[in-house]
Amino acid sequence: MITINDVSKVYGRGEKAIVALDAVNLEVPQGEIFGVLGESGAGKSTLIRCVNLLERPSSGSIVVNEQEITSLSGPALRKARQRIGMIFQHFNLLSSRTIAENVAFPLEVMGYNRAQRQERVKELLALVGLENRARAYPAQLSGGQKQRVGIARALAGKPDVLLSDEATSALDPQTTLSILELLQDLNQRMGLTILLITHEMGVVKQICHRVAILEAGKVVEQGRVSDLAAQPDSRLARSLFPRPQSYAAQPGARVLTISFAGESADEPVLSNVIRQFDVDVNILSGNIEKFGEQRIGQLQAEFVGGQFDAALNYLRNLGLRVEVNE
Ligand SMILES: Nc1ncnc2c1ncn2[C@@H]1O[C@H](COP(=O)(O)OP(=O)(O)OP(=O)(O)O)[C@@H](O)[C@H]1O
Repeated sequence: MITINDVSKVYGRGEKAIVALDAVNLEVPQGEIFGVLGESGAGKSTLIRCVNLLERPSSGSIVVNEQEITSLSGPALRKARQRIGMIFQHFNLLSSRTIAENVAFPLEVMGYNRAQRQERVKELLALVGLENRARAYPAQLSGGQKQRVGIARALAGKPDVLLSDEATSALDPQTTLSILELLQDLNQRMGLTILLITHEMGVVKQICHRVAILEAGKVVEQGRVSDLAAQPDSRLARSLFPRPQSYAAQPGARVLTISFAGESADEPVLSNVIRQFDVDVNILSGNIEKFGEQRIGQLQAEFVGGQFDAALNYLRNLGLRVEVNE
């Protein structure tokens, strides 16, 4: 579990001061994958680097697994960092070392002897599916394989928490998917808590249980991904389900935004409306996304004629969120 309490970070002083983080509060539950989503310059890197104190917050505190990281320094901080793994966008591998030697590096620092290192490296490379590449050098690997080495190295000290700094941003979509699947697998099998930062909604959709949206150093929204997706006006839903730019409704017609979550996404709702209330329905846009086992969708439709109020009641009584666009 990671708790970020009222953390601010200011770079520089006086007129040139830049507020990179502004009173950020986040709680990452044990065993969950938590995404911090934001555009370039929002403060994502600064935030994740504060969690292992690569960057020291200007104020506030950070607790990782019941230990207040922000109160540590020197050997105590180095020891605490061994329980916090980190992976990077550009992998940060040592080019003059083999894959096995890269993964062994943190183990050397932790004082494992040669035999212990060999055994642990073997386990770690098997965990990320690279047992056959131990003697290769980073330059001989694909981007996805390099990130697998990065993950193996990050897990060397058996961390409880993995920090991921845009780990898939340099990878093509197919490789991104395989790395996300590996992270999800590690989360499920080992109960690894993962805090990741990304500018890609796809990453959040694919593996995150929770998300926080960061804008200009402030958290502007956070919650369970499926809950936010089901709230039509959340920032997450608005970017997942873009609405048509503008649409001039026909005279007498009303434009509705209907949000589906869970089972109602499977019901023939619109055909029921058309049949029961004699309404003509023109679909303007629609999309259904899958979050784990749950399907969440949003639809914009124009309702023309018939018993509009009764149709609206019917939809709302089904538990659907319906907004009538003005
Ligand atoms: N070491 C530094 N010194 C001064 N300003 C910095 C430093 N690091 C980051 N900043 C500034 O802090 C703000 C947040 O930067 P940060 O790198 O955390 O954002 P980000 O969301 O990770 O962006 P990106 O995705 O482009 O890396 C930016 O205005 C940036 O210019």
